[in-house]
Amino acid sequence: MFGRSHPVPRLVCWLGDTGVTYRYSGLIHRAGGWPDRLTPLRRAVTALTGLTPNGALANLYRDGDDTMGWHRDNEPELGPAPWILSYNLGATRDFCLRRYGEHRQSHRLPLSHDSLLIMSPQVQRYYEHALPRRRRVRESRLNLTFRHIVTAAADVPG
Ligand SMILES: O=C(O)CCC(=O)C(=O)O
Ligand SMILES: [Fe+2]
Repeated sequence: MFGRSHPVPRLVCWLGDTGVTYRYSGLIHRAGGWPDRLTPLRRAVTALTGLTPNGALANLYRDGDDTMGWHRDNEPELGPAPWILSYNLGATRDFCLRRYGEHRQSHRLPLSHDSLLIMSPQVQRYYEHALPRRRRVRESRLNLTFRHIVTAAADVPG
């Protein structure tokens, strides 16, 4: 699938400083500036973490049937040691982790409304994460994963 676009089982939008690009699902997305209404949240995230991400992937899970599969956030654009700051609104959903290379899930974190999950670079290095289907969940959930893009998309091979 690499290099081709394919649908994802949720709604996705890339936000960030104007011109910051990010590749996901085989397409390059270019941010057009942050929405003003995110300013208080971005300030709070920076105050809490000392980090100033230049982009965020917004994932809307319309209900428990919307999911994200096992992956690591370790694209070259994120640099060798990415911090990922994951903010949650709406329905509580289970965020699952497993050691990279293993099948057995090792951790399950129910991420609730107005929570922030801070993932250190070691999380991407040693673990995969996923958001599995939860048929009983009827409400939607919005997740914003703030990231820092360190390279231009044009520099990224593939
Ligand atoms: O929705 C979540 O909590 C996970 C999002 C995620 O893993 C990502 O955007 O890379
Ligand atoms: Fe992720």
